[in-house]
Amino acid sequence: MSYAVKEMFLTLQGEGVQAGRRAVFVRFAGCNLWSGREQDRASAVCRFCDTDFIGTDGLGGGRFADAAALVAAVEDFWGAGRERRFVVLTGGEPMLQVDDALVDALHDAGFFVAIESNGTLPVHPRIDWVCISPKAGSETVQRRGDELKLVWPQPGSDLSMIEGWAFDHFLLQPMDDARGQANVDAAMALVMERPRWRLTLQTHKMLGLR
Ligand SMILES: C[S@@+](CC[C@H](N)C(=O)[O-])C[C@H]1O[C@@H](n2cnc3c(N)ncnc32)[C@H](O)[C@@H]1O
Ligand SMILES: Nc1nc2[nH]cc(C(=O)O)c2c(=O)[nH]1
Ligand code: SF4
Ligand SMILES: [Mg+2]
Repeated sequence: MSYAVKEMFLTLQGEGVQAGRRAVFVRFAGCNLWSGREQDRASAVCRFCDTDFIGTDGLGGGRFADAAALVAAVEDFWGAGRERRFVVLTGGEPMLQVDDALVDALHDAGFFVAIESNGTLPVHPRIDWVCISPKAGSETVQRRGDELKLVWPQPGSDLSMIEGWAFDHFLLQPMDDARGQANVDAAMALVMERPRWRLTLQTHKMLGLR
């Protein structure tokens, strides 16, 4: 299968339990919860997205003919050295494109493979680190994984139901929108009320990283 990738870059993982790790990000094009066009945002299932995932025109993006070609590009971004190779598959919605061939080829190249997914599609079973970020108004079918990262506030989220799912970590990420600090305050207040949850911040935005 070929893969449509919006952009690829070497950075630090900015979010969640793996924050601070050197990582190659692969941002797949396309999502099943929003077209990515501003004129469709108000009518989309997911309306707060902070990411441009349309097309393949970003830095390091393109159409990759097969898994070998995509993994070769990931290896180029990582550079020399095989220690602690870490790749994050994101998007858009990566599970629209991630398949056996890609996961196996990344493993063969020595990568620990993480994914950022909205959870509306089953995540590939051999991925090493599963981060699910449920969206109110969609059905989350992937109810187990390493971390659950809920963007907050998100009216319509059923916290008690989510707390019953099989994740090792439950994280609240303040929504990045015009409300700014009010969303951080709301997330902190919820953590104080429900200690199962912990706060995660988008540190790459503070640091000026991609
Ligand atoms: C752009 S999404 C791509 C992966 C996947 N489609 C998903 O939603 O999980 C990457 C992460 O950014 C989060 N995110 C998107 N927009 C955000 C915003 N405005 N503020 C905070 N987090 C946001 C998502 O919830 C997800 O955890
Ligand atoms: N540095 C950095 N960390 C991230 N963690 C999750 C991201 C994403 O967009 O999926 C992201 C991103 O876009 N950049
Ligand atoms: S599901 Fe993820 S990529 Fe899709 S619109 Fe929402 S935040 Fe953006
Ligand atoms: Mg991002």
